[in-house]
Amino acid sequence: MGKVYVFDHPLIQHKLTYIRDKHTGTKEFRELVDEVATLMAFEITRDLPLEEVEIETPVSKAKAKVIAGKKLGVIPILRAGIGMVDGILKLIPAAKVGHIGLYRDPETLKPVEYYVKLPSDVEERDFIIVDPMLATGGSAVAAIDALKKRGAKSIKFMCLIAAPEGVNAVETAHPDVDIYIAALDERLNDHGYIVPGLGDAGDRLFGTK
Ligand SMILES: O=P(O)(O)OC[C@H]1O[C@H](OP(=O)(O)OP(=O)(O)O)[C@H](O)[C@@H]1O
Ligand SMILES: O=c1cc[nH]c(=O)[nH]1
Ligand SMILES: [Mg+2]
Repeated sequence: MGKVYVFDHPLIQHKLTYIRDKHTGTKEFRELVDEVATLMAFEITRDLPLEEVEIETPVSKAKAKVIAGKKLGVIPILRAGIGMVDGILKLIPAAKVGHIGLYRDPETLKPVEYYVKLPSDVEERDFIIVDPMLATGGSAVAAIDALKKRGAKSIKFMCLIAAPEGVNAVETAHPDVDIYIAALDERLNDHGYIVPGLGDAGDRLFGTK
């Protein structure tokens, strides 16, 4: 079974409160999502392997650590996942970015795939799929399916807010995928929205309705 990590760092929780607040406008919402994505990227990269190199400081020679050329890929689920990409790339600028386009049918709540573009060396990369919301889990499961179908072997899923239903769906369908969450909320409402959640992440990021 995959592990579930809830990042309860005070800075993440503080910023998430303003992300949730319906009075927060598009500009601030986008900035806060970007900042939280950076903070989460800091935590999620904790297990990156290091290697030793020799450098010279102004004082002496020294052995020091650098990240050992791990190939990373960040995959936003369109649209709302786009809001988390730049915040992650601030810390890992060498990561390649792939895109998976999915929208959730408002009637059936099932994901509909409309776009997939991935880095060419899928088998060799460690992927982080990002989306602010894990609600029923349909979109996350479909995105992981799409990545695996094209050869991906190592996948993490990172979101801001998850419902228990979504976590269960990913755990059941993809027990090899660890899940990283800023907050685990109570439940879904009758329209499949997370309660209390933040509303529609794509609409709030891009100012649509
Ligand atoms: O867990 P699920 O029940 O599948 O719901 C979560 C999905 O819903 C939202 O996307 P949406 O379909 O609104 O598309 P958008 O990003 O284009 O607005 C959200 O960004 C997730 O991708
Ligand atoms: O609460 C939710 C559920 C799905 N998609 C969203 O953007 N918000
Ligand atoms: Mg949406």
